[in-house]
Amino acid sequence: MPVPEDITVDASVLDRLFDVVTSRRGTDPSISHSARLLSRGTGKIAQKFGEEAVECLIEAVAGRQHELVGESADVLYHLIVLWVDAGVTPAQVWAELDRREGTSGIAEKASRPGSKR
Ligand SMILES: N=c1c2ncn([C@@H]3O[C@H](COP(=O)(O)OP(=O)(O)OP(=O)(O)O)[C@@H](O)[C@H]3O)c2ncn1[C@@H]1O[C@H](COP(=O)(O)O)[C@@H](O)[C@H]1O
Repeated sequence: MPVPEDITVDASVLDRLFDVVTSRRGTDPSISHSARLLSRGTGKIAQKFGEEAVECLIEAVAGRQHELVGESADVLYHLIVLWVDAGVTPAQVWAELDRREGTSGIAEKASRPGSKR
């Protein structure tokens, strides 16, 4: 499912989503899904994230690209709820990705103590 050419979107939507979910903390669970999920605790939030991740990989394995896009959005939303619950900010994750940028996963694994390469 290609992004329509007249729509400009980028990953800043994740920062905005994080702010919205953070603002939902402690609000009325009957009008906010995020508030409802956050009120149910870490175990339920983690379970929902796991379920969404499984649904995502099912679509990937089945080769259903359109459904994979939707499930990927679900995974990212539920990951953000997980971060809000855990007190992790997107900036921390972006910084970790930035730190890793340019380091091959193969080279990083080989550099671990005890690696047999
Ligand atoms: N991106 C999402 C998003 N993705 C998925 N969902 C909701 O996640 C829910 C998943 O449904 P499920 O039946 O799997 O889960 P469940 O209702 O917890 O059911 P159980 O597993 O507990 O039985 C649905 O209600 C979806 O609408 C989302 N809800 C909200 N957002 C974003 O979060 C913002 C704030 O939403 P509220 O907190 O609801 O105001 C919204 O403006 C959106 O930008």
